[in-house]
Amino acid sequence: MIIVEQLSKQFVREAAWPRRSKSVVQAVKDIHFSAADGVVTGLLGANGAGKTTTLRMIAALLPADSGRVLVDGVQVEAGKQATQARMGVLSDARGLYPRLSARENIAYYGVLHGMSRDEANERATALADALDMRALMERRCEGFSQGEKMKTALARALVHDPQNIILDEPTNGLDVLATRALREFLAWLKSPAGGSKCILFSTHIMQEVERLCDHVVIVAGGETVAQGTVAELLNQAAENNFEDAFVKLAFA
Ligand SMILES: Nc1ncnc2c1ncn2[C@@H]1O[C@H](COP(=O)(O)OP(=O)(O)OP(=O)(O)O)[C@@H](O)[C@H]1O
Repeated sequence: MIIVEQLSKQFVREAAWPRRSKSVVQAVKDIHFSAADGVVTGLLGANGAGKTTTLRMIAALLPADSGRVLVDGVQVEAGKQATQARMGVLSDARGLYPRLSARENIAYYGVLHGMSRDEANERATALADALDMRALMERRCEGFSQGEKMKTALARALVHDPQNIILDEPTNGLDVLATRALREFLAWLKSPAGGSKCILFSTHIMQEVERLCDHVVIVAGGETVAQGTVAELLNQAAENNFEDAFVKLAFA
């Protein structure tokens, strides 16, 4: 379970000209929500709303200016290992090693998480079956298609069987079939058979949210502006169409 309380983050850049001037971007102002186990929670927001910055703070990759994140009751501290074992993170930059095979990319992360080589290899094979990527496993990642990269990066994020799964725009660049397969896999992961995982993902695609999310957090201008099920948000906005509801709730 992930609990996010009043998160904020500002980026300050020194500009070269005019001298010593600073530009400040308040990327996140006040984000708050809970993402429960056995539930898919979606962070929905327009470009620049603060989704990636929020996910990076949750994943302990970036320090917050204020607020806090609890993962299974343990407070996240940027760069510290304590909560990382409990999280699997698929970032927007998939970040695979191009010269390593898919199997090596996946198993290497397992070893970094303290698994033995055999254990990590076995788990990589099991994930390859679940994600239908057996044929890719011994190929170098160099030249992989978007969908192949995503599957490999997802398997790598899940190698240590984390309870909490954080995905930044996971369907970016995927075709209809790959998106559907990912949706089915995430639905399995949140089910008791898949381990009742806590799944948190960011997106700006309405259909994805309607099809996949049990709980939706609408983010605009770095703030949580509304949250609930799709039905609750439609009700709140007094709209029948989710896109209209989103626009009303995010920009009214
Ligand atoms: N390292 C950084 N330095 C300066 N500004 C940043 C940095 N990272 C993010 N920002 C700014 O913070 C704001 C929020 O960015 P963020 O990437 O979190 O948005 P997002 O909701 O993920 O957007 P998108 O859907 O376009 O990926 C944007 O205005 C962005 O330009």
